[in-house]
Amino acid sequence: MEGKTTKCKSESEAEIPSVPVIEFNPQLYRQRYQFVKDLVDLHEPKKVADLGCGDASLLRQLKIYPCIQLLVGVDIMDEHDLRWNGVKLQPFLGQFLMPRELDLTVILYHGSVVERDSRLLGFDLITCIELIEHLDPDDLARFPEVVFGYLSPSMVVISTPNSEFNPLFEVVTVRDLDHKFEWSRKEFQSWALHVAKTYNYSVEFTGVGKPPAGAESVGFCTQIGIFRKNGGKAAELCVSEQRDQHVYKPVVTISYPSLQQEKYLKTALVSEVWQEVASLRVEYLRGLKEQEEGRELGNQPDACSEAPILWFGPVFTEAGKARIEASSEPFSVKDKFFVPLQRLLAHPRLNHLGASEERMRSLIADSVTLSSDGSAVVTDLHDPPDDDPES
Ligand SMILES: C[S@@+](CC[C@H](N)C(=O)[O-])C[C@H]1O[C@@H](n2cnc3c(N)ncnc32)[C@H](O)[C@@H]1O
Ligand SMILES: [Mg+2]
Repeated sequence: MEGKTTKCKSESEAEIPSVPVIEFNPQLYRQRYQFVKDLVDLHEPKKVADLGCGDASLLRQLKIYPCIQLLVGVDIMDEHDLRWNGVKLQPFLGQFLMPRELDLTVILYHGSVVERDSRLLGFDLITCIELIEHLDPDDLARFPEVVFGYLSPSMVVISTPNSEFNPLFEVVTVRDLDHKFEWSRKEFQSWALHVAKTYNYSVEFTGVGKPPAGAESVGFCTQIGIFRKNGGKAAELCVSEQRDQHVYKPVVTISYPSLQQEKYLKTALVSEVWQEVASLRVEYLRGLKEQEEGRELGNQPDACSEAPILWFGPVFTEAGKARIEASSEPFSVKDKFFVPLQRLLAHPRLNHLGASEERMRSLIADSVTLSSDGSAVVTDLHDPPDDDPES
């Protein structure tokens, strides 16, 4: 994490002395993103907005967090470029095959962070990474009232360059030509403390990009303020007119596949059911074979054995049938293999999908064969059907 001074090779090393450059490992922008990700890990926010989201790199890293259900980016850049950045936010193929547990909507808005838009009310976390130094004095003056006063999220993270670090860079006076200012720690902290006091937040200062050994007094290369709303909760929509203040233009809206959506839950359930039935069938046939071999050798199976093999075929009666159906272990009747839904639901991967027996039955009913009372999946004991992935 620490900045390192290294010698930069010049084109003709013999004539021009090499110059020291600061290198960060990981790179500074990665450290800033990591800082936000650590906060997300810790606080598990549901609604997160990144103001001045740029190329959406941070959003792309945040979209994998299971706790986040609404992820919003806002930027004033060229609208076409912003729309294009949305491509990086599309779900991967794997996210359709193994959907998230909770819904996630990702939205990119085109607009300025100093405009009020009610769709950003009630957020748990708002990040402003390397944004404020790009605001001109008028916009900087409006920014706290919009973000802290109006949007009033539970937490705000603001990062900005620490100008005290700049002398460690070769030639740098400002780090980016678009920067309207770069603040010392004292300047940032007095601005932040004033904002926090005005809007009833507390603020804690830290940073990323440690200075190299010997230069510790300049502080972090990127300074960061973490603002927490006193009283905790994000602003509720209490004034009805606030709801309709839609100023930003949505340019990208993506809904992620999740197990909260019936079609994905159904696909996941059916696929897990097929896999589990297939593996139980193999296990069952192996058990039968061992029992048969034991009989041939005159050995009876050990009554105390824990093997969950039920072999009711030859001794099948009505009472036996009732007992079998009450059992949660797989069983066979003639050449049919039955796996009770209860048994399937006991499997960790199916259990994890969180469906009740009733829901599972209705979701899988048109993809598998169920027993007449609907309590078990039925398949051929010896010859799985063609659409069985095992066949
Ligand atoms: C240095 S970039 C930071 C991008 C991103 N946060 C990151 O850390 O990678 C600053 C971004 O703020 C955006 N920006 C500047 N003024 C803005 C405003 N008034 N409203 C929204 N976005 C703004 C710029 O378009 C740019 O994408
Ligand atoms: Mg900047």
